[in-house]
Amino acid sequence: MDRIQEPSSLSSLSQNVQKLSIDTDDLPPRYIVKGGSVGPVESFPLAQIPIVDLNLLLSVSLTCSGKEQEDELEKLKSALGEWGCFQAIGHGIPTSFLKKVRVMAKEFFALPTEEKQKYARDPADIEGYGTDPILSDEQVLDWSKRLFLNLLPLDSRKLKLWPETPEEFREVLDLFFKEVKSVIDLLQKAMAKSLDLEENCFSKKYGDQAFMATRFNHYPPCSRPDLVLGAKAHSDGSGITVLLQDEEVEGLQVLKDDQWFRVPIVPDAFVVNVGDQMQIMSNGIFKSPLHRVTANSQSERISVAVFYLPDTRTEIEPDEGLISEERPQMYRKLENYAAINFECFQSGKIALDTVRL
Ligand SMILES: O=C(O)CCC(=O)C(=O)O
Ligand SMILES: [Fe+2]
Repeated sequence: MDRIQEPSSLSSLSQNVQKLSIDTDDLPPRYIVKGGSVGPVESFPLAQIPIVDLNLLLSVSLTCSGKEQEDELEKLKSALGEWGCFQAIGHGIPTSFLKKVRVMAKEFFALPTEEKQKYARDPADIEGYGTDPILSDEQVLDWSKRLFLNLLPLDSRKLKLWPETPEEFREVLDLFFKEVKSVIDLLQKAMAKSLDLEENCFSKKYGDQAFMATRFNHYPPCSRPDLVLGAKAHSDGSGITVLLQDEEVEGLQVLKDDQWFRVPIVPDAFVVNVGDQMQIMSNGIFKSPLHRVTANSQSERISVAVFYLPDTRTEIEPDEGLISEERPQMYRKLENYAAINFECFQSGKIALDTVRL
């Protein structure tokens, strides 16, 4: 990912923030959300996000008829157009392995701070353990710590930031990466098929050096969950995001029709969401949803997000098969959306709006 130019005075601030205890009763003002209370978490309705069975998406077999496949592709298409996300089941990754990933993440975040600091994010970089980069004095901080690691291209991996404790971390992460990559490959094809496009039309747009990264999120309990957010409202700048939610503690919310909805926990499902770059490539048919994470007064929460992005040197644009008189081209051709997104974040603009025609 791109280097981040964090002003030097702010880099010391981010170091200080890493040292703050963020589970005390006196809430540091930097974490309090603007515009008042988030509201009681239970007051938000549950999202009826479609559950899509990946087994049914591509292969017609003895157990899956052509009609079932068509219906599942239609469900995928409408989920991505209406919600911008869905719950993916039937991915074939064993429950025991997903448990291992979650336990390993929990064990890492439970390590003493000095141990975790061995993998600390360099102030000028996004990778590593700590807070998100702090870019201005006005930035409201998220009630979370995260470990961000590059996965692809292979030579972008900084192994010195890959934890050595728990002992199996590196090996399990590498296996998890391979599993999630296969899920993403399948999803790219299914998304294209659901729009009557050639199966590889999206995957081709990612170029030879597609970028993949993971973000382990840890949200400690907070005594005032009504005043903070675990992750403030954002859309992902990725092409596609695959998220392994905590298996017990809810927190993710998604915005639809100006209303926040709680994303339910579906055992073993991945929450898959469209990122901004897929919204562009699909000419706005698939929506990159705004989402956020609320805090919890009782329990910590863990999630593991995997982001898949086009090569920064590859130009992306809406697929020509999705441009018509009724649906004119909505976004311009561009490259390195990550850089555009980052600049917009700094100046308070919405990146997708700046590339709209
Ligand atoms: O923790 C979650 O459920 C969502 C995390 C997220 O949105 C992200 O890492 O981009
Ligand atoms: Fe996100």
